[in-house]
Amino acid sequence: MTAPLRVAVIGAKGRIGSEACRAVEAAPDLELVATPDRGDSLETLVDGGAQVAVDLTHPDAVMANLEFCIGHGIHGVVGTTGWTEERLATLRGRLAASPATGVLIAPNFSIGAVLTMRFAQQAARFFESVEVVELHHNRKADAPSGTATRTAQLIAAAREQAGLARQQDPTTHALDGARGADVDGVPVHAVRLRGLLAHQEVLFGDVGETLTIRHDSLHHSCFMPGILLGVRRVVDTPGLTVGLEHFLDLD
Ligand SMILES: NC(=O)C1=CN([C@@H]2O[C@H](COP(=O)(O)OP(=O)(O)OC[C@H]3O[C@@H](n4cnc5c(N)ncnc54)[C@H](OP(=O)(O)O)[C@@H]3O)[C@@H](O)[C@H]2O)C=CC1
Ligand SMILES: O=C(O)C1=N[C@H](C(=O)O)C[C@H](O)C1
Repeated sequence: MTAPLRVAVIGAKGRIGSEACRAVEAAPDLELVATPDRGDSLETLVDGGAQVAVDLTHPDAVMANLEFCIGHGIHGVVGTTGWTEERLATLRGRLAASPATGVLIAPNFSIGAVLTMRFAQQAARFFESVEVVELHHNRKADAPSGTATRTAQLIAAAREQAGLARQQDPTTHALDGARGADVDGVPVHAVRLRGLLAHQEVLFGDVGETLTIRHDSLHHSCFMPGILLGVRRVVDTPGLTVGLEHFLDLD
């Protein structure tokens, strides 16, 4: 019988981290060996012989956590947000020095959100106008969400690939922020509301019609199958992978 894969969850006391600990513990092929949270030493990963670390912490913490993991040859499955091109380049540089190590960064682990991004990419070239609205609980650290940023980037890339010009915005009078954040030419609006969890609408418009793609995460459990898939696959996927879709057969 194959030995269980030894997994650590960093940010284990958090909203998603605590759920991820339960999911790892419930999986017969995985063993939860370390559960550090803020202030705890990451040496517990080494002591526990962790092979994979799931990071569900904070944009301010994730780079140092990954630096530690990659330095110790521990694969990473990252749900934490805050990724920029600069950060990704730094990470690629770190991974180049540890070529057997894999890191998956998944802006969203839920299948519905992954499909939303895919459908938005497909629709992008058929509509003149597009805007993204993301809605989250009021404890969320960052805005816009990692998912909304990634969605807008994918839409912009699909439009560019189809030879479409950036959409025009004739607004000349607006309060700061009224038109949202500009992500590669796509306006992204962020709502923070007690009672919500994680939701997103992608709105497309053209002559006489609109198309809305909406996804709702109703419970943290929706992220768990994606996290576990990432844990099982990352050990055989050296280098940097961005997006859970690379571990799913969507075509
Ligand atoms: N990709 C995806 O599908 C998903 C991604 N996320 C992302 O995951 C991240 C966490 O979200 P959420 O669980 O809601 O946030 P929480 O604030 O509930 O949890 C984060 C946890 O990490 C702890 N923490 C902070 N810094 C460190 C550190 N250096 N080392 C270890 N632990 C640390 C926090 O401690 P303290 O409270 O003391 O700060 C807290 O317990 C966010 O970036 C969020 O956007 C969330 C859901 C799904
Ligand atoms: O903080 C959250 O809750 C979530 N964060 C991720 C993001 O920023 O996209 C994923 C999901 O939206 C939940």
